[in-house]
Amino acid sequence: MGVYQGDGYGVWCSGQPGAPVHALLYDQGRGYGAWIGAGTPHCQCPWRLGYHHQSVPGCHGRIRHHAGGAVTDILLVDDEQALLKILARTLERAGYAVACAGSVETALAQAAAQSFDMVITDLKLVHDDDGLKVAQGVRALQSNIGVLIVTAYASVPSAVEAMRVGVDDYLMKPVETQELLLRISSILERRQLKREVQTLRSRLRADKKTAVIGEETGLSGIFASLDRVALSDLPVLVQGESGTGKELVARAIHDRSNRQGRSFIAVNCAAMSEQLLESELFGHVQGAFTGADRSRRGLFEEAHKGTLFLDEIGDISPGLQVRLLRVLQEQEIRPVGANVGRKVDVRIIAATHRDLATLVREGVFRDDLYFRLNVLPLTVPPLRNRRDDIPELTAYFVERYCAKAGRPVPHITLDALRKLGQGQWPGNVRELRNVIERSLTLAGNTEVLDADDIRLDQGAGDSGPPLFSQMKDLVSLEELERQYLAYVLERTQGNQAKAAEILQVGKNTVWRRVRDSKTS
Ligand SMILES: Nc1ncnc2c1ncn2[C@@H]1O[C@H](COP(=O)(O)OP(=O)(O)OP(=O)(O)O)[C@@H](O)[C@H]1O
Repeated sequence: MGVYQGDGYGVWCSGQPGAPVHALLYDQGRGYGAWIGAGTPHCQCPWRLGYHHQSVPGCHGRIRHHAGGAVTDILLVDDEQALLKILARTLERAGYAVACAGSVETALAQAAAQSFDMVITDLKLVHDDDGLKVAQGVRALQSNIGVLIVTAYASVPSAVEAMRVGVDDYLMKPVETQELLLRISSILERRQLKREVQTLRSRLRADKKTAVIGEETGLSGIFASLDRVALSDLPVLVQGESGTGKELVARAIHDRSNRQGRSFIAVNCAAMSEQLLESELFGHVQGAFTGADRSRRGLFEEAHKGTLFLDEIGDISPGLQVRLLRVLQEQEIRPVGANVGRKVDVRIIAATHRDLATLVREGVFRDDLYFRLNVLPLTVPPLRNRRDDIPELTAYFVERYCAKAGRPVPHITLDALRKLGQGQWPGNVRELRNVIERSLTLAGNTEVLDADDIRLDQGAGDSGPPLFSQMKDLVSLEELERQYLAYVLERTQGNQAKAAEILQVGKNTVWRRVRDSKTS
């Protein structure tokens, strides 16, 4: 008896290598299984060399036996059972592992439960354009999947529509075997190249430490002009709602500029008092004010030859606005208490979630500083206006979280993505990241992240536990800890070991807190 695991399926086999077997196909993600009878033709034990696979009628999965190497998985969708069988056999003989589906729903359920390299679908199932629905659905689930549409109708939908839903190629019925195999291998080859490009790109991104998701989609408007912006040395003003990624865009500009390799220093202008911010930015000389017992270099000097990112620029005081204007005009700073200025070569990227033009009209922000800063304006759109980025951002945050936590990356279902895609995201990408991290924490070591596991903030349309923004009364940290521990214990059915794992504290700590809360 042995176990073979792959793609979330486990196959229990009995018998000797090479001999016909009893097998139990068990889908770990969904927690169901089906017995496959003894002596099923072609079904051999996994330790035998070579690939043997078989579609299992009536079961959302299939046995796949192999020893080493990668099998190419194809999902075949057609409502004509006879044709489905013939095509499946043809592809299996050519060495592909095939799973079959007879409807849009079954196809999407299969694609949600398992990853495929390619889907081949008939265009007309129940409705004329069902094939396009399959194409669109599987692409949403598995962005790298190849899509081939087979159709008996001359009325192929327009190429534009097909491109939109991500179809790679068309084939007219009757299907000719050689032609079919040729198209499949050319699609797979193209997909493989795309994957390699993506891998190289993400490696490059990782090297630069600035992964910006949506460069080619939701943020393409910004990124189209980013290289030009990066190569000039003029100030940049990045506007956009909180959490949209303004700092990330600023870093991307720095990374693409000639200053790359020099310091990128970010300062949140709203987080400090006027006096502190002034001394942080410009530095001070010894004795400049009470407590200044030593001279200190400011961030402008620290960022010499590099980039200074001034976040929340709309919040700086009128006095600091004047000083900043002078730096922009003269490229010179004067530390607090100093008599002479010092030359600095710093590129300024400023950002704000407020509408600076309105602040200028209201007389809160100096117009001369506004015009100096607003030479190269960029606006980062809110997440709700670029929902197409949500699946990729989700995958990125899931992978990042799991890599950090040393956990396997779960499969994200179409329903989960749909739920995320429907949120309003007032906190933008930061809120999405928090939701993903919270959902993964609460879901534990799961192989599948489904819609029920997605814990949206209440503002984003969920009925989950009240979060900070919904709290009527603010409570102490101790009280918050107590409530959260109680909530985690409730979710883990009182399992203290599991709760400790989620909270990343020792089991004794959980035990002690539970004991203390009972006695207090
Ligand atoms: N396009 C993106 N790709 C990957 N991560 C992103 C993207 N946009 C934002 N993030 C992540 O979301 C979080 C918030 O982004 P960031 O701090 O850049 O937003 P911001 O607009 O500067 O926010 P604030 O106005 O509150 O300062 C960060 O963790 C950032 O890495």
